[in-house]
Amino acid sequence: MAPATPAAPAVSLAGATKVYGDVRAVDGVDLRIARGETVALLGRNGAGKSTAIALLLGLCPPDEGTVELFGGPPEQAVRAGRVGAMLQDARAVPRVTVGELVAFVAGRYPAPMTVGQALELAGIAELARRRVDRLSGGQTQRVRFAVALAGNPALLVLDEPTAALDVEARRTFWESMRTYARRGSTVLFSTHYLEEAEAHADRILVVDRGRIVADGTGDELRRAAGGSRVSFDLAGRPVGDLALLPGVRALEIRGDRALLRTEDSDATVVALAELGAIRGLEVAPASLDDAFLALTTPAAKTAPGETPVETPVETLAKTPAKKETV
Ligand SMILES: Nc1ncnc2c1ncn2[C@@H]1O[C@H](COP(=O)(O)OP(=O)(O)OP(=O)(O)O)[C@@H](O)[C@H]1O
Repeated sequence: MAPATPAAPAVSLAGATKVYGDVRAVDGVDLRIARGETVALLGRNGAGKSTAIALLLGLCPPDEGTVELFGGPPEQAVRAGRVGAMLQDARAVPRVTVGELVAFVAGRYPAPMTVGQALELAGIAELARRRVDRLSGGQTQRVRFAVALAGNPALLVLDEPTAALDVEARRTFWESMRTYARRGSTVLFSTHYLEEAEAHADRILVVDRGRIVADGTGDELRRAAGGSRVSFDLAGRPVGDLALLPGVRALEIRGDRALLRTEDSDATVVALAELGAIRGLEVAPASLDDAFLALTTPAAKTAPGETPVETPVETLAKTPAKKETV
């Protein structure tokens, strides 16, 4: 008997590149997302998240490289009804009701959900008879989620899905998304919110200037970006050599307090003790914010008061976050 061929990944990009004039919006991205994974694309404004999503939905062709969904061209997967998407710039269709819109979209898929199921899952059952052009921003966002779900797709792609939602609507949205993901679907969502990426994705891809600069869980990103923060009172001590202490990746001075981002807090603390610089010493785990800033702040744009010790992005590229022990 021939060995079973492993199923192609849900998403596969190899050297995918999209260039707009001087901007490499997506720059040689290699990426595989297995079926059933929930993955967050995290990045600042203009990092390339929406362009990467457009490439993988087949909305624009890559200038270089390849993009595949379920082992074939994106257009094929989209035509076969395997993909549902919620994009940023979708406009409301005038005059139709929410129920009509979701029924229309569902009708174009081979094995859709019922309209009731899609509305229920998106938390908007009560909006079925409302006109889509007369809804609030948050309601419209949830209608778009229902539209993305309507075809019962194997891959759900959500571009900043919680952008217009208040705290309560956000919570409901993520519950719905998790319920859907638990059915075995693959979910890819983009976000600016670190805490959302960590709370709701199995894996976070940090995107910066068109590249994936980190790939792992929140803990893995924290470790990869420099595991701890060590701070102490300078008490008039000169700053000069602190950035060169063992383990230190970045130094920030706030008033009379020095904050060191370090990948080896033990070695840093021992070195500080040898210098007698231990007044008010505190050691804390790096936050995901620290990691994100370390991963995405180019050296030329370092925050005021912060001295980069090396380019964290390069360090990460050499050390795949996924292989680290957490
Ligand atoms: N159609 C286009 N024409 C020219 N430049 C573009 C186009 N689309 C995107 N860009 C540029 O490509 C880069 C990546 O943009 P993209 O919209 O993919 O980023 P993003 O991470 O989704 O940002 P945001 O979080 O603000 O939505 C930006 O510099 C943007 O200005």
